[in-house]
Amino acid sequence: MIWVKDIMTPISGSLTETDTCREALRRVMDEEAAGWPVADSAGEFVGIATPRALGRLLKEEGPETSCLGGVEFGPIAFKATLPLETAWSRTFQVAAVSGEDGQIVGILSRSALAVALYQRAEFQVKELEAVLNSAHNGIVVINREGMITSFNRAAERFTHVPKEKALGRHVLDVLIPLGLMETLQTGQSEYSQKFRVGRHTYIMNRDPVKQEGKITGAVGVFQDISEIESVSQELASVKALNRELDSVIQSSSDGFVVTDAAGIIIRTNAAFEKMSLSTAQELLGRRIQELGDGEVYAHSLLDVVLQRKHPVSVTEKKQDHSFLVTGSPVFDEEGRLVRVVINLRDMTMLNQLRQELLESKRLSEKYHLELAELRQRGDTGGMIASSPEMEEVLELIQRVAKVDSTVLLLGESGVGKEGMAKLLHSRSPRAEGPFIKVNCGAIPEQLLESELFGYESGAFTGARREGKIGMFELAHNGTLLLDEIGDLPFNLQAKLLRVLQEREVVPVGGSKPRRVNVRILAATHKDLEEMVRLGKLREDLFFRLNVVPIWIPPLRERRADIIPLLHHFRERFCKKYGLQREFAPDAVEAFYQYDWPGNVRELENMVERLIVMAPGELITLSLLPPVFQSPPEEGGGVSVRALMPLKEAVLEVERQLIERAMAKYGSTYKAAEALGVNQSTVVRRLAKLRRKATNA
Ligand SMILES: Nc1ncnc2c1ncn2[C@@H]1O[C@H](COP(=O)(O)OP(=O)(O)OP(=O)(O)O)[C@@H](O)[C@H]1O
Repeated sequence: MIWVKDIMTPISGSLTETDTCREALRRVMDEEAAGWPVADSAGEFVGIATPRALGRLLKEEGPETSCLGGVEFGPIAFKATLPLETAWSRTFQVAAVSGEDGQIVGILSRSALAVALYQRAEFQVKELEAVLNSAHNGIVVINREGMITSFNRAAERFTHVPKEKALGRHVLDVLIPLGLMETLQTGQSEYSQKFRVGRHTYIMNRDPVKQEGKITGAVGVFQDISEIESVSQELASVKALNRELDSVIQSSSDGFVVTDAAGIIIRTNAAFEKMSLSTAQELLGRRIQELGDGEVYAHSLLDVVLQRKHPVSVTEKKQDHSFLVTGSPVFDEEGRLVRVVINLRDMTMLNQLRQELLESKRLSEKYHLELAELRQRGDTGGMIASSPEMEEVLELIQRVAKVDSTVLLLGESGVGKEGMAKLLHSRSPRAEGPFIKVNCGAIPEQLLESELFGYESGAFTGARREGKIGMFELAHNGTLLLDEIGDLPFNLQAKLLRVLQEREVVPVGGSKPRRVNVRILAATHKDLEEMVRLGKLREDLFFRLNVVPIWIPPLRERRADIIPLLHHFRERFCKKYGLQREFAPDAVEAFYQYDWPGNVRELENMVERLIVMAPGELITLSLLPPVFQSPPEEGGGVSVRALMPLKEAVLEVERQLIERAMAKYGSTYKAAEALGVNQSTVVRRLAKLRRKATNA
């Protein structure tokens, strides 16, 4: 703050009426004062002798006249501690200044006050400018008309517009709209407004400038936050990366521990916590070397890593688990070791799998040889028959193949009826002739008649002009398989019977019978006798078809075929897809246990699916559908479904057990171990079973 006393001209002693005009002028001139105080005889201040009035007195009255004639009476007297602004608000040209005791101590002219005020304002402007320029934020001030009145250095830097080009110009001509004109209109302050210019992001505060309640301008303060934005984006992506890394570490089945250079645990994962039987809270912050034996693996590994400064692996056994433990050092940019990452892999499972794979390969090899032998034993046309039941069926097929009688193949869907029909044809004297199959259930009734018997030209609308040969004629000198014969419509049954009896067909729309030399095979999964009883199948047709019935048992009743079929399909699909796959013993066992409602077709499809979908070489039980994984029923899985002589039942159970053990282990030693008998017993019983099967 500047006071009047700081800019007044100090005065020592007042003039009195005895002082001459000359004396008064000398004092004024000497002190370069704007006047001199004059006191009366009692010493009271009465006025100021000014140079102008003294000059006039000198000219008119001469130098020796009393100075009283050059005095302006009753002037203002300011206190020495009066602020300049207050003094300026009073009307005066020259004023006296009084000290604390009321004595006149100085003279102040209005012009000296003006100069002092101007200098101070100039100083304040400079000070303000310095402040504005030292700010990191860009500051733009506009007046009521929108002309820029202030533009600091940061504003120059952000906008690339020099101050000289900005000042005095309209804000809209200099800057992209920053909303300052709106602030002028609304008079509202707005804070933290974000806006983008090119690749930069700015944040801005806007305030109106008000004087006596009126908006006289607006000020905008803005800052380039692009760097902060990109840093915060980087921070967000680092956070996301950290989360990702954490979930990778946490979801790993390998154990992970990270320590600092002193061995203090700073990170673990769930797998490690499980292995060390400790929680994260118990582990974090502890020195790994101090953990007890039961808690952690390979404490000593850390010292070796710290010493050698390169990755080290050791294997360690803990109870019945074996671990591969690897410690890897992590260095900072200066090459200082800052972390040690320890990875623990439980090798127990891996070793077990490796063992299983070797075992599976051995079994596969064995089955491969057995299959080759089976195939060599007499060409079965790719039909696997390892069980005594199927060997019996095969033998029957081979026998009836030689004669021309009608054969009725019976059995559930997917047991291999069509396969056996083809085999029968290929073993028959008609092998060179055609093998034709008609699915009586799949063709609509209206079409079936013409499909079977053909039609003459113009037999019905839509018929081909030249007519059509039926399946019977197509199969001439060969074999015709009537599949799903139980689905043959009733009104076609008489016509079929006629063909079977007369060996002649009469095409639809024709009248002349044509002779055909065809061997008829029929197949069905239905109970034809029941159909006859219900009147759905002609009895005479049934007898015609049922000359040689061959029953193919469902797979669950001839389990000895399951494993050879499994390997047969495994070989076929591995070859087809160019893959190397083995079934683990537990998967083979599950195949054996399963009841196969869909029979061989279901098994074939299952093997194909597993071969194609298995991620590795070994197909383990876990890859099989859940229904295969249910544990065997209580009571060892032996169940009785019908009454039979006890001796026979015991022999049957013995046969099944030996077959199952052999299928699973492939060696009489292991089978004997599993069954709790001597190996020689298994060999003896097996030989007996095989003898029985060949004699049957
Ligand atoms: N003993 C077997 N050896 C090898 N493959 C077989 C055997 N039995 C059946 N298959 C195969 O199983 C699948 C089903 O067999 P097939 O079509 O002969 O059964 P199906 O009894 O005629 O069935 P559907 O009654 O549904 O017509 C075929 O791919 C067949 O090759």
